[in-house]
Amino acid sequence: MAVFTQVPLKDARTLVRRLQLGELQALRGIEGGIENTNYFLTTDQGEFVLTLFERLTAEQLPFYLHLMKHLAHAGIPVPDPRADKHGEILHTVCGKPAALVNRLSGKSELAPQPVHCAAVGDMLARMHLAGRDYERQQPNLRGLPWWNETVPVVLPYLAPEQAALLQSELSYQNHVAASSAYTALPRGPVHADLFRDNVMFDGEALTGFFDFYFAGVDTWMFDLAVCLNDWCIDQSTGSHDAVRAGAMLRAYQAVRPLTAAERELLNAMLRAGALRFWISRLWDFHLPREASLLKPHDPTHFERVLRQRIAQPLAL
Ligand SMILES: Nc1ncnc2c1ncn2[C@@H]1O[C@H](COP(=O)(O)OP(=O)(O)O)[C@@H](O)[C@H]1O
Ligand SMILES: N[C@@H](CCOP(=O)(O)O)C(=O)O
Repeated sequence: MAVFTQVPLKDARTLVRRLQLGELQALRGIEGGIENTNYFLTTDQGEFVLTLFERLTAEQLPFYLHLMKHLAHAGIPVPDPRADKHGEILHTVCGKPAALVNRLSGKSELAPQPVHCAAVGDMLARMHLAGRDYERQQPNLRGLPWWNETVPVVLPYLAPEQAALLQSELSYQNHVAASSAYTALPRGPVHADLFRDNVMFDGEALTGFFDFYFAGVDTWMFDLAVCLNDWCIDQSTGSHDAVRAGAMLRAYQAVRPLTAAERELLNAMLRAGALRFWISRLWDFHLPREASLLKPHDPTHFERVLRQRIAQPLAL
């Protein structure tokens, strides 16, 4: 369970009253998640999720929370942050920045079939289009500048051949980012962490995207690549699953066809997506934070995915 901060009942009760959500009935720490403290919170008006932000600052958070509100109002199924009577959606609980959102129905589909991948591709494209008129700007804070800063921090923990791969891939990604094809990629607000555990399904019906706290302005192709790298691979080997990937790509393109530059850089972005999560998992694994019970994700998984993407490039 990722509960970094224990929230006393009285603090939760105060927030619920301030947001005029009735009377607090239950508060339960949530298992899963590695970034923030999350609780399911029940009142006589419904079920909510209380998040205390452990790393993100009050300056960074309005981008995510207003993006969720913007997308929810555009009809994309995402949690809608609750405001107080002044319209404020960023709150403070136990001295930490906090948000309260509606609890999505459904559950994560951890063994997705093509139909689930198609649903994610379809909604991802709709979300990208719905984000076009979102006016706030914040870069993807886990983008290339962060990779360049963090790779030297994790290198000392790696075996020589891992260190060599990490450095050469970083250098390749710096090269890609300087290319004219990369400059031509369409961009906007992206989720940037839309893994299987950040989407809810009721059977085959997608009921929501959540956990927008790695979102930022980046290329749409990077977002799609992050999804392909998680939803459309064999989890044990990291190898590409052509049927699931085909379903996701077709559904995405039925809403928003890819541009020539996006098709050209598909594999480079798949490598970028694998590199991003290899670096963050190495960082979390070797430089962990205090938490009451925390299961770090396995960094070697994304090392395998990256090796697969280099050895067997995907072309459209
Ligand atoms: N709006 C929501 N509706 C339903 N469940 C949620 C919602 N937000 C979070 N959860 C639950 O909490 C878990 C952890 O949340 P997550 O946002 O992934 O945490 P973290 O930001 O720490 O990675 C999720 O796997 C999910 O079960
Ligand atoms: N999806 C990332 C880690 C972020 O955790 P999440 O629970 O917020 O998705 C990974 O798998 O490394």
